[in-house]
Amino acid sequence: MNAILDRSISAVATPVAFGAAAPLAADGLIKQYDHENVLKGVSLTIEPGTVLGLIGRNGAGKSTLIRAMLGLIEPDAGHATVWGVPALRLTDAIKQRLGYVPQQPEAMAWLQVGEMLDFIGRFYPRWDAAYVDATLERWQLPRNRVLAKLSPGERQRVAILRALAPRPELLVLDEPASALDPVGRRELLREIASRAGESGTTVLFSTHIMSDLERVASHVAFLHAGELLLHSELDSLKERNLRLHVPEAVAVQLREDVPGEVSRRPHPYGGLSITVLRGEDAPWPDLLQVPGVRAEALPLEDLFIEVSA
Ligand SMILES: Nc1ncnc2c1ncn2[C@@H]1O[C@H](COP(=O)(O)OP(=O)(O)OP(=O)(O)O)[C@@H](O)[C@H]1O
Repeated sequence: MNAILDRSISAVATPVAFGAAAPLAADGLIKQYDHENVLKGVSLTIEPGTVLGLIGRNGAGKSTLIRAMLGLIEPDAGHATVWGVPALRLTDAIKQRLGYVPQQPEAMAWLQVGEMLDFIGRFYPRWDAAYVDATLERWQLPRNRVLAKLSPGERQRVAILRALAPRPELLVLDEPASALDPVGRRELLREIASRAGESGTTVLFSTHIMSDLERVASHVAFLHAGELLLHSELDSLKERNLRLHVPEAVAVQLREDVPGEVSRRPHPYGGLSITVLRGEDAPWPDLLQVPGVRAEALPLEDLFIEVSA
């Protein structure tokens, strides 16, 4: 849990029923910095029990979106809710069920690891002290080490532990693996998958690493220059896209867009390659049946490049 969220928790939790409201939802979020729209009207709903991987290039607006969805910054327009409650007015009961790992672990760097965790733990009735002890030992993080003296990867591990220890029902991680070594990354992904699988934790995590996303995400959202270009179940997205290689003789007759066409590029030796993303229940375009047209599955990374072209 992030210090900004921790600090404002004042009471011991009272169990509340959150009803059917989505754990996280954004509606038409716009955020400007220096007169530039960093978020251009983003709407996104994260259903309970899903693991959503938020992907996008540097500067796409991922951190801004996450922070706006958690009420850590105020949008210029639109609004965000956490279990139906306006993100800018979260109650203690909601904060206690929410774990957040910021991109830059911050605050309380003068404290020792153990001091900080014990302090934070007091705000969370479901704080799992045994899990904290076991994880610190497994990660060989001494309790008496001052946070400021940890390596970036070690600080990221402590931030992750701090977010996981309250056994949150909603876990939001902003590029949690950026400073972790491959072993640490794998361990984190396993932990995310097991939290989602065993406890039904809803997870939102941003990443640049496609293989991480494919390993644990049930859903994917692709943010590009402040716009949400795709939001889909991961398996469905993989099954719904194709790259069609169209020979020149066929290409010259193609005057209109193919249904679901995302991009069209000329082949260096004539003909076209057309990327198609069909709708959830839509059939493949007839073009697929035309003799000479060849189809290949597209790695997701390539699909994102085509969608943002
Ligand atoms: N507090 C701020 N003041 C001014 N500009 C900001 C601020 N926060 C973010 N920005 C700008 O908004 C844009 C989006 O930043 P953001 O950190 O949300 O992107 P990101 O997708 O998380 O990037 P990365 O993958 O590099 O972490 C960037 O151009 C950034 O410079």
